[in-house]
Amino acid sequence: MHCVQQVTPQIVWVGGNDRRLERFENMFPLPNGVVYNSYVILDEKTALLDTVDSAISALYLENIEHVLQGRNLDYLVINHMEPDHCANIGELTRRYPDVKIVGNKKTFQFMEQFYSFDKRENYLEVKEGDTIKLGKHTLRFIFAPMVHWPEVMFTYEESEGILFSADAFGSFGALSGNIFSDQTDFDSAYLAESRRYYANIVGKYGAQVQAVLKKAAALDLRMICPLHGPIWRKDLPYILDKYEHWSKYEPEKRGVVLVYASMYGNTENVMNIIANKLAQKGVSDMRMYDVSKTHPSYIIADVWKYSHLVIGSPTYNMGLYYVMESLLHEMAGLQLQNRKVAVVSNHTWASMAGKVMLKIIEDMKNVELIGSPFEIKSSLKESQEAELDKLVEDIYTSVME
Ligand SMILES: Cc1cc2nc3c(=O)[nH]c(=O)nc-3n(C[C@H](O)[C@H](O)[C@H](O)COP(=O)(O)O)c2cc1C
Repeated sequence: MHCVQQVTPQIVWVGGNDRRLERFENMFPLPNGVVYNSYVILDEKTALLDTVDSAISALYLENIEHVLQGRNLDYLVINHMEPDHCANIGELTRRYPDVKIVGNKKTFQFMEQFYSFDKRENYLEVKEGDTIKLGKHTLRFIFAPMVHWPEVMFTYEESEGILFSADAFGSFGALSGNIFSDQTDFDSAYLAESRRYYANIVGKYGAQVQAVLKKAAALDLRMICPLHGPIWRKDLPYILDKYEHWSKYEPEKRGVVLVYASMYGNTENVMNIIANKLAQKGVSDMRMYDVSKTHPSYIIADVWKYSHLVIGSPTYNMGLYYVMESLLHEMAGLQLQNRKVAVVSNHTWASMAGKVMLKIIEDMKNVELIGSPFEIKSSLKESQEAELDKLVEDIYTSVME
């Protein structure tokens, strides 16, 4: 049976949850599932904003049929051509053969690359700022290239001030009936997953997010309807402020994330001692991760949140321990910036880990090394405590600045 909710008197949420999917993009764990949002506008004309993943097609098509109550579908707006939002375009064009598919030049290029249905006569190509009047509601198209993919656009509904924001303002995590963020305890239920989603999925495109945030600032914005996660109809400045920080690579909080690789526990021991010494000095809310244990997306989310990072790793096959190397390359690939980093390394016969870590962070924009890199040979000795204390003092001073 259908499962829908009213967003406003003439707009209905027709999306659905997937709690079975293990990993988003087959990469990022989904302990709480994911939601695919889609919205129907019922006016003199009807419009559907985006579709959903094939995993929930059956329910989705039932939802649309129920909401339209026998009416025709006039417009299908494609804000984002990623398959988790596009699996039903072909079926919808079969059910509503006259539907106008609204997209930009790239949307249609990608549509033809991904799918083989040929519906060119249904295309309605829009340009930045174009509008479509549905009756009381008017859709305006705002291009948001590379706010995930190059064809991405936002649709702004003028009469109710609603921004349909594609993957921006999205979150991992299914919805538990409460489709609005103000109906949830957002900070405990979704904030961490929103940050993890942002940092890992959109993180690389901070400049592009900044550009579209500037366009959004000129709008009378009363609601944000993303393709994943809860809808924002209250406290918009709260999530806009988070996006401001995340997209400028500005930490939300002064604090320390400690990340280590360790096979026999000796590098881990140094990291624990550093954390203990920092705690004794008064540094609170530290986070520590073993790269081999925690999925990188969680570590990256916390690195996005906090200002300081301590990385520690042994040398491995005349290079950096592979899992640490992969994590650091991922951070660099996501364009992490504006952080302070301390480096701890370990080797038994020929040192390389420290050099590789330094090289990777040296290439990151505005990432500053704290103190001197600290190196142990196999295990930490009492004779190195003064040197370690100096590094701890440097980290502490930097955090407290
Ligand atoms: C497969 C393998 C390759 C290693 N390669 C190197 C190396 O190239 N150079 C080196 O000095 N130590 C190398 N080591 C040794 C570790 O870096 C060293 O023992 C380190 O102290 C381990 O730190 P941990 O106690 O935190 O695991 C290697 C160890 C393993 C298991």
